[in-house]
Amino acid sequence: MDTTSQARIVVLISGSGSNLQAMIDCQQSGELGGDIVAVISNRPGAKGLERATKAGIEAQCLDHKAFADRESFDQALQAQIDQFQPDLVVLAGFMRILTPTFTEHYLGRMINIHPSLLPKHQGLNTHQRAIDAGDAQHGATVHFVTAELDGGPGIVQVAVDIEAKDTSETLAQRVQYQEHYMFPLAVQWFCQGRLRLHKDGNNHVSLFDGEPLPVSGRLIKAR
Ligand SMILES: Nc1nc2c(c(=O)[nH]1)N[C@@H](CN(C=O)c1ccc(C(=O)N[C@@H](CCC(=O)O)C(=O)O)cc1)CN2
Ligand SMILES: NCC(=O)N[C@@H]1O[C@H](COP(=O)([O-])[O-])[C@@H](O)[C@H]1O
Repeated sequence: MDTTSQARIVVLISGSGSNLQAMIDCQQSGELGGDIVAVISNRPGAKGLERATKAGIEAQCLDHKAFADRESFDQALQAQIDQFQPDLVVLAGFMRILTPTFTEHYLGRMINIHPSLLPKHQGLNTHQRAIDAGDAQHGATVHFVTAELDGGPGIVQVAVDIEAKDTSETLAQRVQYQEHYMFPLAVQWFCQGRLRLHKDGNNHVSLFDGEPLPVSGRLIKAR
């Protein structure tokens, strides 16, 4: 990304693409600071592909089921992504575990949104797990992607209170409302060049050229 052009962003999805839509809306309002140049889904028929097409963005599918193993899928996916020469790869509800070769290739320029207050509830089915655990709060985390599933350096978090009558569906709805505010913010920070991964042992991220901080130090206020 040179100083004159906008950051080139490739977004990976697997489903509805509501987070993708939040980023598209932010870009169309001129606030994203980057240009979503392509959307790639591992699942055919993902609604997010329709959202991209409607916004005039290149929308492609690479069906992981068409590959013999994870490595060959990731190899093909990397080649497809690199055709667009991205400055940033965004995982927006992308539901495949990526191999170490792939995550190393994009280290420091690939981010993910995970629906929990990491390091709590890595993996899947996080909303029900938070309810079952009796957590007072739940939320979402944006983090750099590394080989360690949902273990990459945290960038920013947003929290919501878990209410007594909450089901996983009602909780997911409130968390997603906050995701749609927080994820574009994190992308903006990256595009502004104000987000840096310290590729050293401390697994920390520096923001706004400040001191590296663990993600617990960067909880934004829910809207
Ligand atoms: N190496 C990494 N890969 C991925 C990361 C990561 O941090 N490191 N983040 C995930 C996103 N994610 C949670 O935020 C996540 C996605 C998928 C899975 C998972 O178990 N996937 C299964 C298939 C599930 C399905 O198809 O419904 C699988 O890949 O076998 C866990 C966590 C993206 N990848
Ligand atoms: N482990 C990854 C994961 O579960 N990600 C979650 O998938 C949803 C995708 O929704 P969307 O397709 O409407 O953006 C989002 O809520 C995101 O936090």
